[in-house]
Amino acid sequence: MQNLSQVLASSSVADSLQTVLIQTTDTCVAISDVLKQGSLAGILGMAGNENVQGEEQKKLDVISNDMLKDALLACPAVRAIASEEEEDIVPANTNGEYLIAFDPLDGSSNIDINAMVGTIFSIYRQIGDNPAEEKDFLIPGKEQVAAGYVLYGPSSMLVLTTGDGVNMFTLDPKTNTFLLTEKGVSIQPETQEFAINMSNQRFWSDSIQNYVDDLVKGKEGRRNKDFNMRWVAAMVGDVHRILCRGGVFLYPWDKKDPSKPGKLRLMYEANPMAMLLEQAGGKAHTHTDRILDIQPSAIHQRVAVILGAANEVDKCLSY
Ligand SMILES: O=P(O)(O)OC[C@H]1O[C@](O)(COP(=O)(O)O)[C@@H](O)[C@@H]1O
Ligand SMILES: [Mg+2]
Ligand SMILES: [Mg+2]
Repeated sequence: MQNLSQVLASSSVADSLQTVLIQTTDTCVAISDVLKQGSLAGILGMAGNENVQGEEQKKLDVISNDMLKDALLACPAVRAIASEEEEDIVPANTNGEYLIAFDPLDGSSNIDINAMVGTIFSIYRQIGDNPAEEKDFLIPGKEQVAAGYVLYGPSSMLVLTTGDGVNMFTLDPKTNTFLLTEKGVSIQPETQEFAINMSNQRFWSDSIQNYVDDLVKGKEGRRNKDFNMRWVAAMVGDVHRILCRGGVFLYPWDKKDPSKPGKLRLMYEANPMAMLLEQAGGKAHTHTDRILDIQPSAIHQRVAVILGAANEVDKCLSY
């Protein structure tokens, strides 16, 4: 079985991007080690601070952010980073070519129940001799040169695209290397499985209410087939399931806080997942736009997300 370095070395991925990918994923291996220790290392629970989005940080949000930040700032090919847990972008090396946006720990509410979490990353190429600024990151997702996530589950997995399909790697605990276990992942256009947080139902728009109503009615409604529902409460886990066996995932706009266009963040949740989904033959939209076409206006911008099996995303948008 080929490991990640061998797969990258035999691809057309630029050497400089390979070093960034290796640095990022090596750090994820270290994060997975920390996660494995759980309570034994005293790393569960709250950190006692809020992040820039006003969300309470868990200790592991802070630990994984610091690990990725330290590793990437030390990588000469990195120009700057942006993180869910950092208010502003953090410039690295003016000669670096890559901008990396990441969610260091996705699914924070799962940490203390020993359930699935992950790290999500999105990489852009940007050269110039000025110190990096926030506006450098405000590039539509279709310009990403690589995107992926590491899922920390019963086994740790890396799912990666460099714009030429999607590959899955499984972490070999004996050698601490990611081995290629699934090449050219593809998602079937039809599905009978959906993922949405049903507790928000009364806050959804009429169109999402009608769409989900029809899913729930199954064979007795106008869809003429039964649907199953799953909710991991970590986008990384829900997207992973869709890449493995299909499905559709929604975190739509809702009127709990109508000023927010959605819950999930464009730069380090929606964009990298949208690139993976499209590379696997699926679709990723807001209520109105293809996610990868959105011109970002801020690094912590939020968006509504409807992604997964192509025909099911189209069906949802038709409501
Ligand atoms: O609390 P809810 O509504 O189940 O939301 C779960 C969603 O929130 C998130 O956990 C947000 O990510 P963070 O944990 O990185 O803030 C998504 O991964 C997930 O899909
Ligand atoms: Mg997240
Ligand atoms: Mg997070």
